[in-house]
Amino acid sequence: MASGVPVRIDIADKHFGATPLFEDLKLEIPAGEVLALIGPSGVGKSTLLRMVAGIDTDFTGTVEVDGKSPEKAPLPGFVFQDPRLLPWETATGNLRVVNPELSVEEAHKLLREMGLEGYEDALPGELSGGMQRRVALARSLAVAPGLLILDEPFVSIDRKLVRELSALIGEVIESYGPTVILVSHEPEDAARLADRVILLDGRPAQVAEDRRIEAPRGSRDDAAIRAETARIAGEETE
Ligand SMILES: Nc1ncnc2c1ncn2[C@@H]1O[C@H](COP(=O)(O)OP(=O)(O)OP(=O)(O)O)[C@@H](O)[C@H]1O
Repeated sequence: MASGVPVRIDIADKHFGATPLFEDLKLEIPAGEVLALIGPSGVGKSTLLRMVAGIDTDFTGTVEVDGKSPEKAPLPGFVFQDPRLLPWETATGNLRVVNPELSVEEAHKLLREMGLEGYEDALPGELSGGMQRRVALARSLAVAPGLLILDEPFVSIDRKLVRELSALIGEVIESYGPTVILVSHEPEDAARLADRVILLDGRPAQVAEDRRIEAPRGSRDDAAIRAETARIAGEETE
């Protein structure tokens, strides 16, 4: 697995029709940082993720992932709001679709790390919702990403499963060390996982807040997470 790569965002102009989404937006994300991107609905968080992933190239300015434009950089790992697995491929097959060079053994190892031993040959329809999300997480790691993009990976699942998946993502971050951009509407996710929180606000969107979370990622106790959750929730509603 590649270790984290730096990301540099310098967007001169991004708009949809007459709506200016970003003008002169600059962000630097150092290698290995876990950045939580927060902000009101519609501010442009998902659009920014798509621009960083090279899916949306319709803008002026530059985005660099490890010094290259996103289209030329190695594929990032991307976890979407829903698992988006191919229903006709097994769990193993879904991993190998995004990286055909991944061996069956390597795919099985990733699935095992996500707690899916024994389900390697299961089709998505035979797996629970939580298991499908774990396959999607394994799939994001199948490209050995230097950059992992998480776009509301915990949306519309119950809180217990959120805890479980969030802990799993925390372990993935610790053991693989990718640079991470996380978008989540749950302040607690950022409070648990992130090193830094950026609040986007306004139209065009500006960086309204940019700060580090003081307690180091690995050593936050429940009280620190609760305090940080409250702080982030306050920033989001200001
Ligand atoms: N393909 C598109 N064509 C036109 N407008 C779009 C397109 N994609 C997004 N938009 C608009 O751009 C704005 C930003 O959308 P985006 O999904 O990036 O916001 P967001 O911050 O991720 O919102 P949410 O938190 O609700 O997911 C919204 O007003 C949305 O309607």
